[in-house]
Amino acid sequence: MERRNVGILGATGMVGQRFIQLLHNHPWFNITWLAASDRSQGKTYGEACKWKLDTPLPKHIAAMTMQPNVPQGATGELPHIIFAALDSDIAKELEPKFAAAGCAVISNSSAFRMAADVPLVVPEVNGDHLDMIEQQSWRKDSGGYIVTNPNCSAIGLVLALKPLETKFGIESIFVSTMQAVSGAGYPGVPSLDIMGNVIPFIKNEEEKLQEEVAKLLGTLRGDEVAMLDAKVSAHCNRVAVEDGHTECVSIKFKRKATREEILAAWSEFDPLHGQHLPTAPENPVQFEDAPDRPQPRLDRMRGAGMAATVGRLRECPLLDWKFVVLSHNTIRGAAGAAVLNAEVLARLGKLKPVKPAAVTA
Ligand SMILES: NC(=O)C1=CN([C@@H]2O[C@H](COP(=O)(O)OP(=O)(O)OC[C@H]3O[C@@H](n4cnc5c(N)ncnc54)[C@H](OP(=O)(O)O)[C@@H]3O)[C@@H](O)[C@H]2O)C=CC1
Ligand SMILES: N[C@@H](CC(=O)OP(=O)(O)O)C(=O)O
Repeated sequence: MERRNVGILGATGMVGQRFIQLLHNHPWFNITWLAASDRSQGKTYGEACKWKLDTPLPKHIAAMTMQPNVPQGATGELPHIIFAALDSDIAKELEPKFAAAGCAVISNSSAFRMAADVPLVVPEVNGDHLDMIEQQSWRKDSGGYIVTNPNCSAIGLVLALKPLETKFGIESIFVSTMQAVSGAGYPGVPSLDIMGNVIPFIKNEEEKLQEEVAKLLGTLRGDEVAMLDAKVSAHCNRVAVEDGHTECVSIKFKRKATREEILAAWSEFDPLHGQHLPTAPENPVQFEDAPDRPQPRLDRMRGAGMAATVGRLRECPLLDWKFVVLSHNTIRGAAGAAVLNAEVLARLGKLKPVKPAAVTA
């Protein structure tokens, strides 16, 4: 695969840092452009960012100069591919400017997830929805477009649900989340609010989880996504965990399912097999049989942080079956999800490679 230059918008935040961690040694992508707020512009990345990850900040990245957060005025050439990790209000303003300038904007933000012509994609679940970029006016005018990945809790949930929806059909879903503090960005939730505590409210989270699941498990018919016709009810809670969102799920199927059939549906689920995408995990849904798993500390790094772990499958006296799913919120739930979307777009020929002369080793 030819290499491609990429930029990161919102590079200093929790998700931006994960982008750097996942991309700096990526076999297909070179980081050539970084931007965040006006406060960061002109500083080196090392000065602008409070690096919070447990791998060292790469030296050549620390030395890069933070660019203006607009497509014009950059000191180097603006890359064609922009990974965006901005708050939704800011994304609403900035992402269209980059798409209009001809960039492929691979976004984490909720700003455009539910827009009728914007794909909301988890490649293992609904990669075919990427075709929707062809409807976007930016694509027609400049070649640019916006592709989004879902909310971090929605991603783990739909990975577990997709093989079950395919085999048994889903009638209703009840989900209660326990979401890590890194999900609130940095500095995020004050320590005195969260230490030894549970906060049973995350603004707009339940609404996002409910509507995004319906779009992700929906069917692309012509230009439109027909939403999944199932009832979804979500409770979202913030807990004192650093990374990894845990979700307790109860589910009612349209057709009867046995425990063995559910386990087989999860273990056989590997829709990206054979595509050789660097960030795709070998088994995106991994069942853990121990009665007290999955747990964030023990299971969030499965598949290099890209696999969802399911466990505690048992019959539900209210609906049909219940289980627990866990996924890494800033890797599978954010930066890793976006990188995987970009890898699929590269395979589809929807990302421009750099000219050979511009390739750096
Ligand atoms: N954390 C998570 O688990 C997940 C987060 N997301 C989404 O990803 C996005 C980023 O989240 P997260 O990294 O946690 O947030 P952070 O608060 O940690 O980071 C925000 C980033 O946005 C930049 N920024 C702030 N204001 C502006 C501005 N006016 N113009 C340009 N850049 C600006 C900040 O730069 P500066 O340092 O200069 O202030 C920083 O780089 C959000 O939409 C979030 O909902 C999605 C999935 C999971
Ligand atoms: N709100 C999530 C983070 C997230 O993914 O949000 P959004 O849907 O805005 O990307 C959390 O706090 O854990």
